[in-house]
Amino acid sequence: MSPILVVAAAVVDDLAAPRRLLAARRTRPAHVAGRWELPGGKVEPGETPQQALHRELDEELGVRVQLGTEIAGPADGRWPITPRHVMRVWAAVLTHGDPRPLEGHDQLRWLHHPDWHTVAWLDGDVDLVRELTVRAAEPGGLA
Ligand SMILES: Nc1nc2c([nH]c(=O)n2[C@H]2C[C@H](O)[C@@H](COP(=O)(O)OP(=O)(O)OP(=O)(O)O)O2)c(=O)[nH]1
Repeated sequence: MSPILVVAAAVVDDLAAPRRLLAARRTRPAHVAGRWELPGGKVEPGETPQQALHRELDEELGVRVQLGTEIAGPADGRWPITPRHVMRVWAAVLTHGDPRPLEGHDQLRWLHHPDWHTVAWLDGDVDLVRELTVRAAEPGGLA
């Protein structure tokens, strides 16, 4: 069976010189409640991954964003996050709205670079957050 595609955003304060990263704490299902993730979700039939990401950020946080670079993962550009899901990730900055935990999350937190690992990320996000932290410090950041 082919893996389910999930999309997520590394929302930062500034694509070219990121200092803050937005983390969201999940409320469900029970085995991952309380763990932190990048906001996003599954791509629905008929959507492009980018359309799905804009929809999820609107539903979950009530915001609109501009997408920056894709953070390519080790498996054909994707991040294997669970045995059943792979994830594509884009950097993003807010263009409209203040993020609020409207759906699926009970808390949001801005993490300060380089301490982006200081919350209990989902297991599948640990390598990704390490990569984001390194990339954010390079010239050009996540633009
Ligand atoms: N959004 C998101 N999901 C992640 C991350 N890391 C990670 O392992 N996952 C997993 C958790 C879930 O098993 C799956 C995404 O499912 P989801 O429940 O967020 O998707 P959705 O919003 O479309 O949910 P639903 O409507 O089907 O309930 O990917 C991450 O950083 N962000």
